[in-house]
Amino acid sequence: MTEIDIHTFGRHANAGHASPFGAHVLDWQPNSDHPLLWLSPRAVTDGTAPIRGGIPVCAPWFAAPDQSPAMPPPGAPAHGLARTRRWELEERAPQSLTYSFTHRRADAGGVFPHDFTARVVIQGSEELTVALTLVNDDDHPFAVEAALHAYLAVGDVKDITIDGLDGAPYYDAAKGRNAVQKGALSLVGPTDRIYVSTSPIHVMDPRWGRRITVDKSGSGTTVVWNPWREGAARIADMGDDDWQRFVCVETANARQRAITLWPGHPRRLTATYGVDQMD
Ligand SMILES: O=P(O)(O)OC[C@H]1O[C@H](O)[C@H](O)[C@@H](O)[C@@H]1O
Repeated sequence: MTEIDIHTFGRHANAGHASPFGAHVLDWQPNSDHPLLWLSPRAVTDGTAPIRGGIPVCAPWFAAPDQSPAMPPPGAPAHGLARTRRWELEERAPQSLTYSFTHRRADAGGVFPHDFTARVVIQGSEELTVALTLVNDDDHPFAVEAALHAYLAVGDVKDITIDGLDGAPYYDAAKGRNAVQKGALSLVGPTDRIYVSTSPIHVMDPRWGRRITVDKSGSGTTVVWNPWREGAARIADMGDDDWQRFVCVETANARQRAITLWPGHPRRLTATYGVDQMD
């Protein structure tokens, strides 16, 4: 298999790479000793599987298809069809890349029975911004889910705390129950939570002495995921110890915050990632 195409974007000190395979940000360098994103050393980069790490784009459904309000057909792949699509490079500027694709139900063998266009704009300067726009090209409204599934690089996931979710209700998929966040979030085991929240979050990383801020718009849920040791052992494209090196903070419209996409009313989901040193 041939390797996927890769494009650079951003200024010298804050450069990054992205691929039209999935409109996927692979890496981006903030003003910090460490990269913003974790990319698996075992990531498959020949276009035969989703890329593990960076920022996968999940659309038009999220996670397992059988639980999605977007109602993809049984047997559809997890996290939608966007992350394994070859997108068009629509525009290339020194600091930004724009990718898009159109989905037509007639061409897609029934995998998602509605027509839409997806566009991703990636911009790197002092911060990294990723914006996903979904456009209904059909003649009827339909439900979609979406997520910018960022793998944020951390010194050690066991040491971090996540601020900004205090008081947010969440569905705990690892434990199969609903709960409400109290205070800052520390991860102590397999974590897979869909928070109903529109707030920015901060990942406090004492080991690397830095704070990552994820600000967002057009997003009603924030997903926090880490498979921990036991989950990582079942993931082929992740090394045994790699789970300690990232936390996924996903800017999403998932499950109860799925959106209805109306003809003539594009919806945009934006995440901005910034890094500063901790006091
Ligand atoms: O392994 P993947 O298909 O990339 O999914 C990785 C993870 O993504 C999200 O965070 C979901 O909430 C998890 O349930 C899922 O395990």
